[in-house]
Amino acid sequence: MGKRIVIALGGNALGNNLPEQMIAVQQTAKAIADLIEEGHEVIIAHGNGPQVGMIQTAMAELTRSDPEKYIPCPLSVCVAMSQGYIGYDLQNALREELLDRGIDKGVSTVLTQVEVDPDDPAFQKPTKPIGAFMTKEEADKLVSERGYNVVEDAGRGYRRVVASPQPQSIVEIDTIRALVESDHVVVACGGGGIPVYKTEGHHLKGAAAVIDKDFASCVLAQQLDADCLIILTAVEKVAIHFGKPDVQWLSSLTPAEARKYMDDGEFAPGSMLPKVQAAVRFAESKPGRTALITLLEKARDGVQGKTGTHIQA
Ligand SMILES: Nc1ncnc2c1ncn2[C@@H]1O[C@H](COP(=O)(O)OP(=O)(O)O)[C@@H](O)[C@H]1O
Ligand SMILES: NC(=O)OP(=O)(O)O
Repeated sequence: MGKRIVIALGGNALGNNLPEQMIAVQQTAKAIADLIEEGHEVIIAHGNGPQVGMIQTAMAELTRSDPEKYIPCPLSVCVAMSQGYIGYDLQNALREELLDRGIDKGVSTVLTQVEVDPDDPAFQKPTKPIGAFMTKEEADKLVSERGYNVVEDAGRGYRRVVASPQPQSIVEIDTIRALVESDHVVVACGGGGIPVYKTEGHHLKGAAAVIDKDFASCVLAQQLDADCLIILTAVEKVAIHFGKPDVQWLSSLTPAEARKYMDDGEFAPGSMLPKVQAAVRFAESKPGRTALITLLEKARDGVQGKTGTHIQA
């Protein structure tokens, strides 16, 4: 029977630049279309770390080139821009792939705002890596010249980090639900959603942050009462002793096991840790809900229980 599935797409689904993205989304569309073809309702969220960093750098350069002409672009607007151009490529690739398979469905992107708490302590402690990887020398230069925060990202190089508050609720959830219930395929909560918080009246103010897409996808899946949250990334399974000779790939995880491994530091912060945390959060939110972490190309096999790491309470 068809399930309602929220998919969180990782960096490998999108590539690192515009030409790479055009190619990557074609493979991504095939993986998603496989699930739609099997009768599942699919809602797609995606990351934006490299893309929002690139946009922010470009906008900052523009301002630096002529501060009187170009005013600084808030990070929330950079997130909105990233949702727009990633959604544009994703919805077109998926529309084309579905039509090639004889499936005529509406595919659209909803520019999605996600409410955060302006007092979230995450605003005081930037943790979310964005933009391209840098050498230590490049990172040190950014810290001294621009005052950016920079961290070493899971052994892969240095990256700028920004605040990443927890997502609370999705502003456009009724619109997304209406589209899903009319049998449309929706791309939503791109880049974790545009972070906003309520001020006076009905005004929503953009926050200088990038929400983690795995956490936002978890909220999206809960608010849509999805059966399954699938986090598609660059590994087929979650591992313990990752990167070590005694690596052990896990086919299933209970929330209790996941917590123990988290306490043991098995999952790298900023990469696998938020995925496991989001998966546990979703699996525990209602009986019967399951989460799956697997490779993009293995999405269908994963849903059929043939591979991936399945997280179930
Ligand atoms: N315990 C672990 N098990 C599996 N992968 C891990 C683990 N710890 C860190 N990783 C790394 O996390 C990566 C996924 O995180 P990341 O690349 O940030 O995700 P995204 O797909 O969302 O862009 C994997 O490709 C792998 O290199
Ligand atoms: N917003 C977000 O979580 O992006 P990445 O998945 O690219 O880190």
